Amino acid sequence: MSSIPSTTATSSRTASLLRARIGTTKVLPYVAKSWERCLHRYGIEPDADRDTAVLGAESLRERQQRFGSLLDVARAEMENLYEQITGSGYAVILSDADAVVLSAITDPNVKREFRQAGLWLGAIWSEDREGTNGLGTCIAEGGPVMVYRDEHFRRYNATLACSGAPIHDVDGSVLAVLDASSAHAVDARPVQRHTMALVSMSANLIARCHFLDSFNDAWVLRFHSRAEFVGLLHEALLAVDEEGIVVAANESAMVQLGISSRARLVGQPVSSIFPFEIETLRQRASEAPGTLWPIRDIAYGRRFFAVARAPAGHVPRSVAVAATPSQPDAPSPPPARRHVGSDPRMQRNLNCGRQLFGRRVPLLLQGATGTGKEAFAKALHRASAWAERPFVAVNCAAIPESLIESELFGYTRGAFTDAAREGHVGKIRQASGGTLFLDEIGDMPLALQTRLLRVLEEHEIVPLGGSKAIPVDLHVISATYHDLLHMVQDGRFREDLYYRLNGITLHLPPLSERTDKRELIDTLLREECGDEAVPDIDPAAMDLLLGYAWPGNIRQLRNTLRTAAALCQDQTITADLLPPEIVEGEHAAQAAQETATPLRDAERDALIRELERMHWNISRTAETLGISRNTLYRKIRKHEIVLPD
Ligand SMILES: Nc1ncnc2c1ncn2[C@@H]1O[C@H](COP(=O)(O)OP(=O)(O)OP(=O)(O)O)[C@@H](O)[C@H]1O
Repeated sequence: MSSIPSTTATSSRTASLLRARIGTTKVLPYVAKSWERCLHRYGIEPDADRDTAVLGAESLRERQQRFGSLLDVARAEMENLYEQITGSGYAVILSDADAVVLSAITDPNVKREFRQAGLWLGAIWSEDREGTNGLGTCIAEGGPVMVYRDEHFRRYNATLACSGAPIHDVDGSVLAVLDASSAHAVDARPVQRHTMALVSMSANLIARCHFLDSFNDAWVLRFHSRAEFVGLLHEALLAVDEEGIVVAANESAMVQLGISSRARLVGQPVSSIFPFEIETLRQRASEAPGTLWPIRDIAYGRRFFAVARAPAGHVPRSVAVAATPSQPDAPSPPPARRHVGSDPRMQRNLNCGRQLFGRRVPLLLQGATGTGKEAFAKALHRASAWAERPFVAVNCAAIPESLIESELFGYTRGAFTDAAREGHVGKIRQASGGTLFLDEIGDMPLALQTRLLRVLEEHEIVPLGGSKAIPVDLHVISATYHDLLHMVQDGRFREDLYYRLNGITLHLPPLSERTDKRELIDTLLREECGDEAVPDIDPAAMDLLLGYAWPGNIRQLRNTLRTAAALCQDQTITADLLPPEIVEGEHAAQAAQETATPLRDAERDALIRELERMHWNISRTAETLGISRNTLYRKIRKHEIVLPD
């Protein structure tokens, strides 16, 4: 990258002012240090005009390629971060260790401002060129930095507010920087601090994925002093080779063990840190890969909880015993990609979800009704190493509160008066070894949240009426349309359970924002027609389908295509076979807004009428209305309709 000029001093008036401010209590120490570097080491001029250097397309591509699949992981996490700070005029930026911008997501409303501020793919934001800034100074300091407005050395950057956090490589060096910047900073510092915390968390998550991926072929000990943190963001990681020597340690491992130098861990036998040999690690990874194991370090005897991960390709003994023998002629499972569509956001979700879920990180899927949360969870299950084991879905909104406990946890013979004679295993035990999909987790009653948390922490379950704990091995995906964090803040959802379930949140886009609508229409129509001939869709009808807002998302699209295919006579779906709200489009939606109250009443009446007609059977009513059971339950709650006992 650029060589640092050996100039010593800059002489402008602004430079003198900055010099005078260095050392005053108003300037943060890392900002002062950076100004010193700018003034004395790089000799750059604060008042100079912008002259941002930008790499050519070929050099940029080379740098992006060096990141390989890590760029996909980072991109998915950037989307996630962007969702959390969206609406505040931010850009989320990823640079490499030379401060070259490799990837960026920018608020479309302020794209122009960011371009004027020099945010281009390939732009070089190193400190020796651009002065104090979120990317370059983060690299120079090797730690997170917040650079707010006139803390930027160059005057032309003084409208920016940047929060940059390093993504550490496996040897502790800075591999990349993740940054959230606002072009015209109006947010006060405390808001910036919140943004900084989010950026640091995301950077940590990317580094953790990178570590686990880099040591795919090693034994990995994952531990933390708090059992609930194992498998999550701040867990400590030690990669150990076949001889039992530690080959890498992440930042958290050093923090947890209270060691400031990596050299005291890397190259040492694991038996000098914990009182066991590599053979124990092998045994734990083979026989109980998901079970937490209490360990103590040799130096101070502090207690930690650990799980061991075997190298890729190693078949855990428990799975080897349980798996059904493979059938030589069985077709290989279809790639997960086909089940989620080709929309780039969904593909990024899939890449990130597969990597993390494959490493037992619990996932939280956030998306509106019908966006395909369950379908996506199934695709991840199919792509996992435990695809042969059960996928068990539990809809927390659809089961009456009084039944959730027994449905989930099961019960023993005679646990209560009308308990089935042979008892009931419960969904959690059914899912053991496979995937447990907790749909509408936000609707789980608080008391049961506590029980669920205990199961997830202790990896065992006591059925209703039972006294013996039964071990379970769970991989959990939860889904919600609620803002769970908001529910945590309101005290309606347990914070510890939220963090337990949310190794990472993946946002499923609404159908209207997906770029693969045509492909989805084609897939759904084929699925709906089964063995029968698939009709064509005429151009006018296709335009309507592509242009409609789809509030019920993919489920509504499926229902629409099913009806149209059933009605069509001459193998062509035409506009007159589509429902009026799709044909009338915007006008209908507008009219709906204007008559919100009468419409709401009409919806309530129609719901009650349909429920009565179906004798209050929720599944059948949902089916005739063409909506999911969840949506029906939500509507019932919205309209305060009381269900008969
Ligand atoms: N990629 C896809 N290709 C084809 N069909 C899909 C795809 N994703 C979802 N679907 C279909 O869309 C419908 C709704 O999907 P799903 O039940 O997974 O949504 P959801 O978000 O879990 O809904 P809810 O929140 O209401 O439970 C289903 O019929 C499913 O088969």
